[in-house]
Amino acid sequence: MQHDPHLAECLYDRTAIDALMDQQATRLNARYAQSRPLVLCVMTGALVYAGHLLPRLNFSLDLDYVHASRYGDARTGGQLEWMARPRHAVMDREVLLLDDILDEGVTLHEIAQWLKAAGARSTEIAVLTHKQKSVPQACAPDYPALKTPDRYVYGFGLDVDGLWRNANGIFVAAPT
Ligand SMILES: O=P(O)(O)OC[C@H]1O[C@H](OP(=O)(O)OP(=O)(O)O)[C@H](O)[C@@H]1O
Ligand SMILES: Nc1nc2[nH]cnc2c(=O)[nH]1
Repeated sequence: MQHDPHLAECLYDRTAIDALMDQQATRLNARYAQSRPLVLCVMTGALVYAGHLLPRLNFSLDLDYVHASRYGDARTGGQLEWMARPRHAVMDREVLLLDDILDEGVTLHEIAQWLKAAGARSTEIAVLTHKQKSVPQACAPDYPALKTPDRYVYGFGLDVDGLWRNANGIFVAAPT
């Protein structure tokens, strides 16, 4: 798919994203002021979001990542495939998961289940955007920044057909 920032339907430009991420960071700074959570970036989509969120956080933290995917370059999800587990031990840790989008919630639910089984003391979820669905989702974010309608979106780390993670805003993908 081609991306033209002047023609694509933009849901959030950078000004809007920055303002909503500031609010999200305020909530996270209050929550984690007294702890040192293990922050896990869910690769690949969360890369841009995490890169912009982390400098807004003013508490002590350990940073690591997990790599798991169930969409690949497609627009519908399948089985979650794990490519990398965290290198840090999670036993007895407070874990904060960072991801770009919570859609059906399967990805974050399965990662949270794995963390629980691995002994994490708590797991909370912060996402750049939470997709609004008419059907139940497998889990809910504790800290959403944006809300998006039930349409395939891209930009700011989210891909469309494997491309345009670098688009500077959140856009609606044109139908295939
Ligand atoms: O709530 P769900 O329906 O499970 O979808 C959300 C997941 O989908 C995307 O990952 P994807 O599998 O596309 O991998 P990516 O991070 O490499 O883009 C996104 O980064 C979330 O992790
Ligand atoms: N890029 C992208 N990835 C997703 N994963 C789940 N939903 C979406 C979406 O709308 N866009």
